[in-house]
Amino acid sequence: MRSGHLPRTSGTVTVADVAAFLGRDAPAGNDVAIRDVCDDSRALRPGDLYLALPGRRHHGLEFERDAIERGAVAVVSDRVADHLPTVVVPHPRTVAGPLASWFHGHPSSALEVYGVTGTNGKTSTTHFLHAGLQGAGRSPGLVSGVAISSFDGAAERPIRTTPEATVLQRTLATFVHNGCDSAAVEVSSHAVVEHRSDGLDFAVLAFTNLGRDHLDYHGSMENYYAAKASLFDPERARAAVVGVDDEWGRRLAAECALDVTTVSTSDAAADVLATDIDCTAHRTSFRARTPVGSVELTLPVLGPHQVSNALVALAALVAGGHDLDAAAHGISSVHGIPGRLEPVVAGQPFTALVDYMHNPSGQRSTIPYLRSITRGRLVLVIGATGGRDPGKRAELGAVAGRWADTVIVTDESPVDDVPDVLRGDVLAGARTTPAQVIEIPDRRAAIDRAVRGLGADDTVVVAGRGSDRWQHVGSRRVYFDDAAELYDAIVHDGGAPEVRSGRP
Ligand SMILES: CC(=O)N[C@H]1[C@@H](OP(=O)(O)OP(=O)(O)OC[C@H]2O[C@@H](n3ccc(=O)[nH]c3=O)[C@H](O)[C@@H]2O)O[C@H](CO)[C@@H](O)[C@@H]1O[C@H](C)C(=O)N[C@@H](C)C(=O)N[C@H](CCC(=O)O)C(=O)O
Ligand SMILES: Nc1ncnc2c1ncn2[C@@H]1O[C@H](COP(=O)(O)OP(=O)(O)OP(=O)(O)O)[C@@H](O)[C@H]1O
Repeated sequence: MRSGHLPRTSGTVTVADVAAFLGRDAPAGNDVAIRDVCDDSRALRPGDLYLALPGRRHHGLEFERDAIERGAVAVVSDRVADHLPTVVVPHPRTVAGPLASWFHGHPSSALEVYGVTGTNGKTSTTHFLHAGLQGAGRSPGLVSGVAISSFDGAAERPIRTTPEATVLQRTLATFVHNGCDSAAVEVSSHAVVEHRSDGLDFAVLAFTNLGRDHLDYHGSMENYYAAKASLFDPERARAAVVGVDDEWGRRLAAECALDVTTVSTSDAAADVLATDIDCTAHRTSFRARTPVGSVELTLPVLGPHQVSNALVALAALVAGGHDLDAAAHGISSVHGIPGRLEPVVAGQPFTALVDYMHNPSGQRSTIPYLRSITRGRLVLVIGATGGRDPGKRAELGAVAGRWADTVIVTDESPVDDVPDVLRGDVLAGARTTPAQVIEIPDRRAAIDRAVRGLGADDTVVVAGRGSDRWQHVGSRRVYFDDAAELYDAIVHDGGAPEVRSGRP
């Protein structure tokens, strides 16, 4: 449902207004005013409307008592609550986005919203877009998997890649309130299927690429593609930018009903093309040829995949009508992106990086580059997160072992899976390669081992978690920051502690 055309009538919203908006009967007690819309009893505040959603493990109505104790005044759900006045709708999740958008005055219509989806590169591209919008003189907000922030820099760490619809709409409303005029928003495929992105009006939607991931959730690549492709609808966006360096992007560009700008690092027929690509151990540069001219970019981030991501961001900004040179200048001024080939500097002679590669296509774009900048030994610390597509685990090991000298297989976040099984699957793949393969379950011990004895020409990469600060072990959450741990391991191994990277 496109949200911009359903005006809210008054400043105060009552239960009756909500029922009218949803086209449903108003319950008794319908003149109560609503403070906000919230879909989690644990986050409710007095005066809130509780959107009680059916889930995989629970139905939100199981938490009605909690909701009442926290001050909820009414419920929207698919059946009548025991105590609170209820507006009944057949599919509450599908109304979450439009309802929250309407409640908050359609914030995405007041902002120029750039959405980014794809298997890999969403976070990076979203950060490039944010920087590019600033370069173009705009005041953007940012909703990415690593940070949610207004243009003033105040940031919070998100719980997931794309927040629930009610949180997302509230966040955009806060952006409007704080003076933002635009936003860069990361959109996961889960968010699309779970209707978190419903009710958003996108100025431009960007697709980076598609590769094997999340098949535990989507079931097949075809379903995974369909989830992403369903976003690219004239009801949701005004224009599209599509990376066409894989078959899925080429298909989307052909099938999409929006105005499409195609983007490539190799196909001269694409609308926007990167040439003169140069990826060193310290920076990344390329020339972008676009329909409105050419421009050179030098980025303070590492790896050829960032060329694709920056190019998609640049193409989206051009599609949005921004000046090419200003957008390129902004993108080139991006601060490092946390956990994306992020250098850790502790005075050591070798290169040490933390990266979020967690699927084979991400590895294939990243590890050959790491090999190319490493004259000596390439040591990779890898693992597999639990609760995710088991079919990719052996391939993770095999791709790592194909390029690295040493692969250390350790635990990431096992969640509810058995750590030995997760490691066993990754090890099975790694052991099909000529690399030295070492199993060290404890992640801290694995990182300590990885840095031991490295010299000036060597590179160590701690992969798989990026800037995530928490390991999930069963229902326990354990604080573990890969960059800080890598820093400490280097120092303990003899690096010079007086030179410290920004983050740890
Ligand atoms: C698949 C999916 O989107 N699941 C989300 C969904 O879970 P669910 O429907 O099973 O919820 P449930 O636990 O059964 O609870 C039902 C309802 O009761 C509510 N509840 C529950 C407990 C309580 O005490 N009070 C309460 O109100 C919940 O808020 C929920 O609305 O609703 C929950 C509450 O909002 C989410 O936490 C949960 O995301 C889980 C944590 C998740 O792991 N999602 C992953 C798959 C995900 O979305 N990942 C993508 C990124 C992927 C990537 O790019 O790598 C993302 O966008 O983050
Ligand atoms: N354009 C790309 N092509 C292939 N791999 C990429 C690309 N961009 C990033 N990667 C790899 O994917 C990892 C994650 O990058 P990024 O966080 O930007 O993507 P993402 O789509 O947001 O990931 P996720 O949705 O899983 O959070 C990087 O650390 C890198 O290894």
